[in-house]
Amino acid sequence: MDSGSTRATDTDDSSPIVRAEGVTKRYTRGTTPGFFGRLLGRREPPTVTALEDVSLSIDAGEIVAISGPSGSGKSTLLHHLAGLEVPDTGTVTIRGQSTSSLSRKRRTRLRLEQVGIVFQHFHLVESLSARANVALPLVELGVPTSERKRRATDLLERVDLGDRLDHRPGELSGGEQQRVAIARALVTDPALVIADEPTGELDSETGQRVLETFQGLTADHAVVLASHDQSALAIGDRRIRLQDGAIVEGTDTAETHDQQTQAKVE
Ligand SMILES: Nc1ncnc2c1ncn2[C@@H]1O[C@H](COP(=O)(O)OP(=O)(O)OP(=O)(O)O)[C@@H](O)[C@H]1O
Repeated sequence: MDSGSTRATDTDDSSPIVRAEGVTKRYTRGTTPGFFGRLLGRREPPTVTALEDVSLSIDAGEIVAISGPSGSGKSTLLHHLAGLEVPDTGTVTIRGQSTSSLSRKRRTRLRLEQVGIVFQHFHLVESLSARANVALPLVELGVPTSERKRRATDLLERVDLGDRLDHRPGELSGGEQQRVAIARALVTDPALVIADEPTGELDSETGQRVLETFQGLTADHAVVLASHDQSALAIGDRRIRLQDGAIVEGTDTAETHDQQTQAKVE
């Protein structure tokens, strides 16, 4: 057995898939002056607060859509929920495991096992076929070749690309490339799917088709997507709006969401 595995089979299934509590993240713009720089009176570079005390809890089967103006912190929040970055203060727990408490190696493992990510710019490997691209996360998890091929083929068939298995990304349209990226995000059967502006590179008709594919495939997963595109945001069960790194609209916890839904029903 792999003692480094973070597979959370022993976690409570009723707990949220991902939870952010009081997450704050600041970035420094530019370089911090060294000793001589300070002697010469060079100033400390300005800091940007990308996230400010953000709390959010997402359950299995929920699609949460995040909107907000450019620079409001959407990508930063997604990176934290995916375990790509860790907060300065506050915590992010993925299936009960705090990302800040793990070594980089175990955090990578947690991400590989529990999170699938779809980026705006597809991020496919140009030299690999569609099937090899989809199978990549399974290589990193040590899944045997025949199983990798089977799962990648199955996923590509589910996104209607069963006849494009051996095509390289450059031989596929933008919509097809994004469907390959969606298949790759789902090949490990992750608990959480993160999508950052998934239709940003696509025309509206292609984007709509990609969204339908995405929605059909992610029904059993917790999904967080960020977008400027209203049709992408419309697939959310719950909407959250960020402004200057803080949640200004929408529910910040699943419980509040439940209470609001309850209130609407009453
Ligand atoms: N690595 C970084 N170093 C310095 N500043 C950063 C870094 N990443 C993000 N920021 C800053 O943090 C703030 C939030 O950025 P973020 O990319 O999360 O916004 P966004 O809402 O996703 O924007 P967009 O809609 O344009 O993609 C911005 O002011 C940005 O310049």
